[in-house]
Amino acid sequence: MSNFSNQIRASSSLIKRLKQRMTNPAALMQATRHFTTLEGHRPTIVHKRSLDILHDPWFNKGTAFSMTERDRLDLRGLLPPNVMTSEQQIQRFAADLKRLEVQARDGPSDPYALAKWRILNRLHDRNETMYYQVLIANIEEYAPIVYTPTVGLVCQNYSGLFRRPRGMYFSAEDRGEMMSMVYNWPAEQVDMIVVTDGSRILGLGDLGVQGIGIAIGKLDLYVAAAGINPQRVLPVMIDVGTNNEKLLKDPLYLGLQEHRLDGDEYIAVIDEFMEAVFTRWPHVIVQFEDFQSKWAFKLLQRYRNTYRMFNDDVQGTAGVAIAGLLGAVRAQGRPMIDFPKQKIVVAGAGSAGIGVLNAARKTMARMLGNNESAFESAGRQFWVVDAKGLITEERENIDPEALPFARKVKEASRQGLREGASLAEVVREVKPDVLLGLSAVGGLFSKEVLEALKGSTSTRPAIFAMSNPTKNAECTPEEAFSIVGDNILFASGSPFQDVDLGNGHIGHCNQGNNMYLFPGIGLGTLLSGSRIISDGMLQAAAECLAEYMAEEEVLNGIIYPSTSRIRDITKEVAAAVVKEAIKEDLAEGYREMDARELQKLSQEEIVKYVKNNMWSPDYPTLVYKRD
Ligand SMILES: NC(=O)C1=CN([C@@H]2O[C@H](COP(=O)(O)OP(=O)(O)OC[C@H]3O[C@@H](n4cnc5c(N)ncnc54)[C@H](O)[C@@H]3O)[C@@H](O)[C@H]2O)C=CC1
Ligand SMILES: CC(=O)C(=O)O
Ligand SMILES: [Mg+2]
Repeated sequence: MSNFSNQIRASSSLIKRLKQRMTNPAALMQATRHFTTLEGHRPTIVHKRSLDILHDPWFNKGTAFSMTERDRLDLRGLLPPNVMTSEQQIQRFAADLKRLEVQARDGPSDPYALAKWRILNRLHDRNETMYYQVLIANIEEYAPIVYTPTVGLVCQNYSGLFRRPRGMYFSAEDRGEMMSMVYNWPAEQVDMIVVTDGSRILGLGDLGVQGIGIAIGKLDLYVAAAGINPQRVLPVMIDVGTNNEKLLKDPLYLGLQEHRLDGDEYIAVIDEFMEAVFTRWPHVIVQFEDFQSKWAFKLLQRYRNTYRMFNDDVQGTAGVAIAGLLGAVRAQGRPMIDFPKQKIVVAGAGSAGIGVLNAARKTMARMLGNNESAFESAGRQFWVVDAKGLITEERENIDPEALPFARKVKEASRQGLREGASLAEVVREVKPDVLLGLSAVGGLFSKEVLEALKGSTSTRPAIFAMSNPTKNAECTPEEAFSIVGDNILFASGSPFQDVDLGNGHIGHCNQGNNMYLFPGIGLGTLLSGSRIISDGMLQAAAECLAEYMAEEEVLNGIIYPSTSRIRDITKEVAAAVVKEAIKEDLAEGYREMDARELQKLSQEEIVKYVKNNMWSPDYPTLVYKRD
């Protein structure tokens, strides 16, 4: 550990020295121009192509490679699409350096989060093994840096932070080229792709090409938590433009500066990407991440029966929420089978909210007998509030995904509610057991809403403020415990500190985040060799997480494991996914473990099989061999 601390200290002093040299960006620009005039006419012969050039500090020009050079050197797709001048590159660096000095803050809890991210990122660029050693050994401290909340800040400032490219970029301009571009990626085997189109990054909206940061952050967790080999992960950004007006006007923006493609044109790009990656890597698993709701559901339906893919925001979040909701029932001292009696108010009807609602309704229906009337009656346990208030059947132009959860007008009026009723009114009238937020609106659970929740009929009301990053959380744990009372259950999407309740007791703050499921879903699918990711496999993952917590922990208000246990929970989740795939006869095997061998494994052997296939960051012995 002390070795790592020393290396990190050395990295910070290097940054200080660099900052001193960079205090005069104008002089640096001058120096660059001088170099160009003297050397500009003579070509430099290189004996490398593709990533080898980008990773060589002598030859690398980063975003300044022209399109012809990108084609000539097999770089197409390995860089964000906008070509920059060297002056623009220096401007980005200088602007970013200034920002680091005055603005590297993501809330009072950690004023240096962005600075820590930079240091970790440089380590990642220099030495993958050591990076993952540091990350795994300090996952509680660094998950909030490489993942939510800091990854949100990183995406917002990506233009300034961009140094070495990581992952692949497929842009609208690459239509017709993707099938060959995919061969520009150097790895022969890719197990896991996380892809985004940057249209809804956490709760921060459309960040265009800058959204690649989220794919990188999620894959960091795939390596750290699930032990996927880092040489076999691929973060992908599909740049179909952006509707973020600020980015469209920003001369330093790295993505395509045009409005987003829509309709069939959009689908054609995603289709082409899917075909290309599955042609080169037929066994890859593709995780869709942070696509706006409009496309999240459609693409999931389009691909889920053909490709090994899932949508983390719709399906991963649903599983984590189900585990938490079942934990909330147990925390009331009741058996899980009482879940269908819970009254649940959900704020937010986007990809995440609707994903949770569908899964929670199905889980209730299963507990009630798994027939049509069970499904109908389960639907009455939910009240859904979006930006326009309570959703009833009276809602004009209702989103088809939300329609099954629209309250009947008569029923609503019997409860003193109407179409568009405010969240506070709904909470006051319904007196719910659970208030769950996936709205992306920071502070939505206002004092008025939390005061209303004091009327809950539950012995232990549960508050899930699941929106990310931190500033988008619907409320803080301090607000929840101080207004609603010490006896509540609290979970948030981004990490918060536990609350000192001042009477010798601690108000526990759980992190309710899909990070507890997606790594296990991916790993389990990989090791089972299942061709698709079935509902049953997702359900098995959720149930495994729900059952992971001991009775005593749950009664103490701890319904999700601490991040320090993420590697262990991921192993268990992956084993549950493998087991379900075998049960459903979907498992086709992985490497030397064929389908028949898999079927013979006991529960214990499945866990061992998963564990043995998790990569750990240890330096291998290297041997040189001539080509
Ligand atoms: N904790 C976790 O694991 C996860 C958290 N999330 C978070 O959930 C949030 C939402 O994600 P999506 O559903 O994909 O976004 P979205 O943009 O598709 O949906 C947002 C929903 O919130 C509603 N909304 C907006 N203002 C509201 C208000 N004042 N009151 C009530 N509802 C309001 C909108 O009408 C919409 O239905 C994001 O912050 C995201 O970071 C998403 C996935 C996983
Ligand atoms: C956690 C996550 O996937 C999100 O906030 O979008
Ligand atoms: Mg997400």
